[in-house]
Amino acid sequence: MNVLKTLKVDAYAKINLTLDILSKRPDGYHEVSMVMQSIGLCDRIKFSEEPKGSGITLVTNVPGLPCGERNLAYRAAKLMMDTYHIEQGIHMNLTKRIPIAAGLAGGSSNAAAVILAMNEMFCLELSREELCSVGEKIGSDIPFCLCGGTMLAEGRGEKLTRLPSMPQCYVILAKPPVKVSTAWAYQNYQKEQVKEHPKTDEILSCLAEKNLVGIGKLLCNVLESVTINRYKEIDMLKKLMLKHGAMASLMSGSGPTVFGLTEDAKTAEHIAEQLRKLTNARIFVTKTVCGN
Ligand SMILES: C[C@@](CO)(OP(=O)(O)O)[C@H](O)COP(=O)(O)OP(=O)(O)OC[C@H]1O[C@@H](n2ccc(N)nc2=O)[C@H](O)[C@@H]1O
Ligand SMILES: Nc1ncnc2c1ncn2[C@@H]1O[C@H](COP(=O)(O)OP(=O)(O)O)[C@@H](O)[C@H]1O
Repeated sequence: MNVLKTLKVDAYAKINLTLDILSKRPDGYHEVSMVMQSIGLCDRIKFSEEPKGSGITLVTNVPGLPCGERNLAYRAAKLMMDTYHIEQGIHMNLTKRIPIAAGLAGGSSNAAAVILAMNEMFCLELSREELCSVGEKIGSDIPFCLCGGTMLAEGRGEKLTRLPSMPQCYVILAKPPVKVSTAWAYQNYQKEQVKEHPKTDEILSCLAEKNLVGIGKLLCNVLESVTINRYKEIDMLKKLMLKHGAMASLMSGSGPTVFGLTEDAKTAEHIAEQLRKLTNARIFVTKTVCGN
């Protein structure tokens, strides 16, 4: 008798320590150079194998989040099934905690978790490169989410170089009540509006030296020039993070989430408490995590 398998996977969010845009590509994407870092805030997906021919089903705890082809987790499952001729069905129960359209790669991390889980569940034994080549067909951030940890991401985000792990620290997240579309942020990017570009070589040296203070000083994201211009509360959140004790603060990805870094739990909790009192942003306290 064949026993149908079940599996539980955590899908981690990311922050961008740096984000630089180098040029616009002929395919419409932008050539980027970003230092990315996984954090402990995660969604959870429970998978159950279903009998042959029963297809894909997905339920989530978020009313209004699409559960069909428009969901990145569903799309990843479909692409895995089609590419590797999987006949069994799969049911996914997605519990979201990562805020949506927040610059934290929540959807991408869900898709990556599905790809990894299906590789294991259906004993596909695919290499990391094969998994990444499936992932990058769905989204530029998915290869990073498949690996996690501290990475330099280039190309449109899919070309990865593993970096020395960032020294573990606390990460306070503040997500104001607005949603930002990644496509909108890239479309509205104008290089003339950028005051400062990341010093990527310098942050790589600080990572090698495990110099957290140095890393903090070099946080830089050119998409702030687009998103902060539209949502002024992002700048206010950055200032509040610093005022209440963060060693550094930045907007993650296309935003609107702002993160702050601290070395100790007490300061992180103090900042979170102040931000909950003073703003209407959703606040989380988490830590940096290593990759697979
Ligand atoms: C900005 C970043 C930074 O980590 O993250 P988020 O803010 O989305 O979390 C990423 O570059 C987002 O990656 P991802 O969310 O996977 O983007 P995709 O689905 O591939 O692309 C969404 C849209 O963004 C634009 N895009 C994306 C990546 C890129 N290098 N250049 C682009 O111009 C394209 O218009 C594309 O249609
Ligand atoms: N599993 C998923 N989780 C979150 N968002 C998803 C998912 N599937 C599709 N989406 C859609 O993807 C878009 C981007 O969401 P998300 O990945 O959370 O943000 P970001 O690209 O800013 O990191 C949203 O419009 C959302 O509706």
